Amino acid sequence: MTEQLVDPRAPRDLKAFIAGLPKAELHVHHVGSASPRIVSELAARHPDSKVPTDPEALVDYFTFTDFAHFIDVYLSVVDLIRTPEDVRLLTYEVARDLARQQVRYAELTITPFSSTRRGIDERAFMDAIEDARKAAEAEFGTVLRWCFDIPGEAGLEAAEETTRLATDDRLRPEGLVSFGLGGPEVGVERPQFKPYFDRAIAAGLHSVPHAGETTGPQTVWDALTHLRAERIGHGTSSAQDPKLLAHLAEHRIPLEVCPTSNIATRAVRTLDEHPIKEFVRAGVLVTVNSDDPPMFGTTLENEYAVAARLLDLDERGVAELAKNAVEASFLDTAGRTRITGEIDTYTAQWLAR
Ligand SMILES: Nc1ncnc2c1ncn2[C@@H]1O[C@H](CCC(=O)c2cccc(C(=O)O)c2)[C@@H](O)[C@H]1O
Ligand SMILES: [Zn+2]
Repeated sequence: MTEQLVDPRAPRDLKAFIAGLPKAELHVHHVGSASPRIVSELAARHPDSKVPTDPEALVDYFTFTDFAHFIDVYLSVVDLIRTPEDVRLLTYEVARDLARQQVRYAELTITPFSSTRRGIDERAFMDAIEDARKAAEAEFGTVLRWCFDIPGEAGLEAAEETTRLATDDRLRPEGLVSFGLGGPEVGVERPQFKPYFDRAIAAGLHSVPHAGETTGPQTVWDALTHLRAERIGHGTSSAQDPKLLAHLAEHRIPLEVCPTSNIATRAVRTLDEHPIKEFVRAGVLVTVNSDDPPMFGTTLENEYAVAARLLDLDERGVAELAKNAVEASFLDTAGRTRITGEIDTYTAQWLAR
């Protein structure tokens, strides 16, 4: 007996279809996903912080003049995460928000260096995220995996520390699947991180650096050739280099596209100018993601609606985007088959209404 996945009361519009669609998210940041309620609760615990305690004031606080301003605000929220309990609460609540959007699987990018350097014990940090991951899977049915990323602007000290935390068998968490590189790209050349990515890949982790978000296509080429990237975070500037687009398409290297993020950080001027259409036209495997949803005033559901508008998709087209994310994920074959099957069943039931 096939389970009824579609809410018969749901209106017959694309927004309702997206709301109920089983999804996977591959590019979403741990601290960047802290909801206004969580951020204001943490800010209230730390009165010395410049982060507003009022969720309303937070909306203005999360309005950025440029990428550097975004990073400053991001780090002010990182400063609120001071105890293992803060880490556990944040992680569990992020999982709850994902589950509410029918996210069955998410690869959450965590920057452990930023927390351990602020005094959180590394063992306690790992226990906190693993506790939350197991609780989320048991209570929400949402499977979480971790990406540990290097905050590139913090340099090779951060690279060494992140690699140690990701590869030391006494520390690396069971849920860790990938290794990334985040933060500003300008002046943070990708090739210098090759030795660290080599160690992470040798330890069985998948390489997923940000690239081409605020710099040109060469950063994406560098991520592919020096860091052996299996997916690219954003890759927005790839649209400027037809050879790069052809390479990404030919080798089926997915892009983790985050449309609203690119507007909020001023990496792209307007949504109508976003290169997602060029990516699809070139045959690139496009996945849709929210990056830092509360900071960008968006949700994963909204990112699917934005992509559907820009790509002129119907339900079947949106379902394909969801299946792209499952295909591009590092979830095991059984898990990928399960979620893809759910997407197909849900879509068939929806269209049969
Ligand atoms: N769209 C994004 N594009 C890029 N990154 C993004 C995006 N969203 C979120 N991030 C995260 O922002 C952090 C940036 C942290 C950073 O730059 C930094 C610099 C100097 C010192 C320290 C420190 O901790 O001491 C940190 C990264 O951890 C990254 O995961
Ligand atoms: Zn990101």
